[in-house]
Amino acid sequence: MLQAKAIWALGAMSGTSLDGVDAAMIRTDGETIFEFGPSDYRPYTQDERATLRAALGRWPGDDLDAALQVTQDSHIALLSQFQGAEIIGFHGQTLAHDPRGRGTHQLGDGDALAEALNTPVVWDFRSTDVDLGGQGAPLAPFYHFACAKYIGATQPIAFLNLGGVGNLTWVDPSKAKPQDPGALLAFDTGPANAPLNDLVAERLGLDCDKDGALARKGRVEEGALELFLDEPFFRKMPPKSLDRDDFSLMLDLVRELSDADAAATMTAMAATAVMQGMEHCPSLPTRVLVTGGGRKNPVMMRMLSASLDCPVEPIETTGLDGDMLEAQAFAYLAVRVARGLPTSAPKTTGVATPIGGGRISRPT
Ligand SMILES: Nc1ncnc2c1ncn2[C@@H]1O[C@H](COP(=O)(O)OP(=O)(O)OP(=O)(O)O)[C@@H](O)[C@H]1O
Ligand SMILES: CC(=O)N[C@H]1[C@@H]2OC[C@@H](O2)[C@@H](O)[C@@H]1O[C@H](C)C(=O)O
Repeated sequence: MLQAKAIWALGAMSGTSLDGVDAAMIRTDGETIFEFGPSDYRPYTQDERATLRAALGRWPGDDLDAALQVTQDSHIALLSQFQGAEIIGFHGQTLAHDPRGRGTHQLGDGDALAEALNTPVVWDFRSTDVDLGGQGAPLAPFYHFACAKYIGATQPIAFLNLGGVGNLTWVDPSKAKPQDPGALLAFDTGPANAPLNDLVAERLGLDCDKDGALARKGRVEEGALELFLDEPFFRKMPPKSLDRDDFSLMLDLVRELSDADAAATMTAMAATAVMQGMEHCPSLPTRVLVTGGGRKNPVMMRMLSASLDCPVEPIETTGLDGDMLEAQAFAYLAVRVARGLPTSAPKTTGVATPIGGGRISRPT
């Protein structure tokens, strides 16, 4: 086990929206954030994205050679640009997530990455939690707790990640540790950008509804929104987590609508899912700090502000970096794993007691 000293850790995250790989360094002892280091992003090429997309829904044992090659090559290309990391947190590419069924599958080979980068690599962060009865997601909440302390919050606040899928973490920063009862409540809120990306890709050949340009011209179809909110997922108490394509029904609900109305309705679905989720929080947070690509969509942010009873802000208002928070989270979690500290708890993933997941691969 590592001494409880602060070290430089490098984290890498390739999220469900399949846009590329984020990497960021932080100096931490796995409890306190001491310093932020450099960060970088490597978008997937069109071919890489197509290869990964074709692998979605697949499990270990399937033929995944091409997708694994993309994952390894893209991470090595990006991570080899960084210097001075004592440990790497490697999330891998989520291909499938079915925690109460077949498990959870993050594609990637930590042994090979440790050899290629000559640095210890922590990976496979989610499997142990699932094996012990948890959802295996979300895992960023323990890092959100450290962020709340870092920005000096004293009252409950919420972190909302709007990636391919949305996830919300309610934090009480007056608690000492993230695993303390009452410190955290976290869960996936619903779909965020993934179905909207799929809509504009299918209809217009675009990567995303940039700046909400399409949704801004459309009208929300209330009937479709109501049908969407009938989904049992929204009534389910946390913990709960989602796979990227669990809500592919959304595309059917907007099939008859114009491009602009469909985009507006899907954007409203993502925002309303968050509003539903807020009802599970132990108290109204004093502010909601938004991370992930969705915070760059002004229509989504406006709809969120209109539906929540507290201020909604991009996380940059606190000085944190909303593009890199997840990469930082896996750097932070890597140090926790190395120190034998827990990375999830009953109120984050539903696991029975706080536990640490992750495997460590060391270069030979
Ligand atoms: N300017 C923008 N306007 C609208 N949407 C945007 C903009 N910039 C990014 N996005 C959306 O954000 C997505 C990327 O978000 P992010 O990188 O947070 O997702 P991710 O990390 O892949 O997902 P997850 O958190 O679910 O794993 C893009 O695919 C796009 O849909
Ligand atoms: C299985 C999986 O990869 N889930 C992701 C996904 O993307 C957002 C949401 O769904 C969240 O549950 C999780 O990622 C973040 C980083 C987390 O674990 O906190």
